Amino acid sequence: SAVLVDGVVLNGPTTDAKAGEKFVEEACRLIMEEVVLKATDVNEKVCEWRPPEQLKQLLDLEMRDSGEPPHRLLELCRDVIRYSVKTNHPRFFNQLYAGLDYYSLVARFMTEALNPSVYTYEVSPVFLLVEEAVLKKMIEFIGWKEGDGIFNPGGSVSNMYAINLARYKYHPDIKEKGLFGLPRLILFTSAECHYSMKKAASFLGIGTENVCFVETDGRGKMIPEELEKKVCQARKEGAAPFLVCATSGTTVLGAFDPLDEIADICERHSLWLHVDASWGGSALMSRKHRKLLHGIHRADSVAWNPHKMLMAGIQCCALLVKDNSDLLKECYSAKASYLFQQDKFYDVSYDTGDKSIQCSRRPDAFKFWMTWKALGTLGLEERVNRALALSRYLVDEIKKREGFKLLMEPEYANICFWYIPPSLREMEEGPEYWAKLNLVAPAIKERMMKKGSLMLGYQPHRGKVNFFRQVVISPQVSREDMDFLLDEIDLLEYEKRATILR
Ligand SMILES: O=C(O)c1cc(=O)cc(C(=O)O)o1
Repeated sequence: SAVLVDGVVLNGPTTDAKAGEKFVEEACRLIMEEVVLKATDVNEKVCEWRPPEQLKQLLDLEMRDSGEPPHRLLELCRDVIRYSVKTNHPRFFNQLYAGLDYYSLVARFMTEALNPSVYTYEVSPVFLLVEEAVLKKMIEFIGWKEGDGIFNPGGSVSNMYAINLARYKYHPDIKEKGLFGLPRLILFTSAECHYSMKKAASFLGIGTENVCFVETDGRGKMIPEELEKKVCQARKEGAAPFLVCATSGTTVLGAFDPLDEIADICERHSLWLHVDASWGGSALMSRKHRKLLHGIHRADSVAWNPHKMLMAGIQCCALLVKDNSDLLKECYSAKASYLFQQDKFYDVSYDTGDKSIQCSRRPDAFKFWMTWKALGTLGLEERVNRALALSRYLVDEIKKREGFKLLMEPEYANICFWYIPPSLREMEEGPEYWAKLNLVAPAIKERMMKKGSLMLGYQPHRGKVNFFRQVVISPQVSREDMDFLLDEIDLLEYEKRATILR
């Protein structure tokens, strides 16, 4: 007989598992056919551009009182795929991540299906051990004998963790007493640093005015002598320097700060050295290129995002902390009795979730672990070497081509260049020239998006007008794609001129 409480029938499950299982099976087939099997086909479009107002009409976004039948849901899934940017595509060069890693994708399917939350061993035994193993291996590549770390949702969050840890180390009372009585803390970073330095300063109550941006040289590298000057000046003004954030692989130029010289200054002034290697950390996997991060073993903390050059799925970001003084746990643990019971039947030191600022947390390390298991260290090294070799090839091709002008000789996978259309090539490089050149990249970007043939980032940067930033990552990218990139930009310009003349 039916059991009712408050008019609700409680007998049996509420959902028909059979229908749900069938929907999952059909949706997975759709993902396989429309995403995975098309991912590396350069004849597919990188994007099916629609302006927001039009896309709102095309997508049936409204949530209604009654649910949709499975066949309708599958149509919605098809539309979602159709109008989503194909970041796996070999000609998706828009960001510091790209491409499809099949092994990481399987890991992501698995964690979505298993849906663990990585706070305690009892809920996530496998994924906690995987995270511990991956962190240990990454620490080995940084060159520390021991250390700690945690995966978190973004390189920006890693930087915030590091800054807060440094402040806690400087003044442990802050955990209980808050910001009262603290001197004016100052942190130092380069003028090319990631914008999360500002975010961290505002989020942590340090204040963006207390972020001191140190000048960089012509290749975007922090100038140590300038850092020394700024630290001494801050002390003279009665402020309290506590951290330097060096960058290994800056976002736009791909520049690597001189870590050894910066570490000397940090030692001399007892400052915490954090290295934001979110983008450049992956070069540590390559014996040929790891010298870009020479001196990184002297850092107190490192941010390193395998979701960038190493293609673990977004997000896969590690914060690594030198030595094993349990600083992370001391700084962040809040010992929730309903998660971190101390009388469990197993060794609770495996309940590592309490060193996170999060409660529920995704098993992000697993995406990287699966790729590492599949490729091995040597395979990952080869992936980095190939990306940098392709970058080298593109730089050489740009130097041969009329109308393409490098901003600087890159040291990593960021190739920054202007495209100078025929109409500007004879013009003298005065204010009018730069004003006109500033309009070129946005116009070409619009055309490539509408054509769906390519996605390439552009930006103005520290007084330089809009220029393209090519980023080479994916092993599915070929030399032909590099040639295509240059040919397509020329063609898009030509097509624009042709439409205007028509
Ligand atoms: O994780 C990324 O892919 C990423 C992070 C950034 O801050 C900036 C960029 C970027 O400029 O492409 O990418």
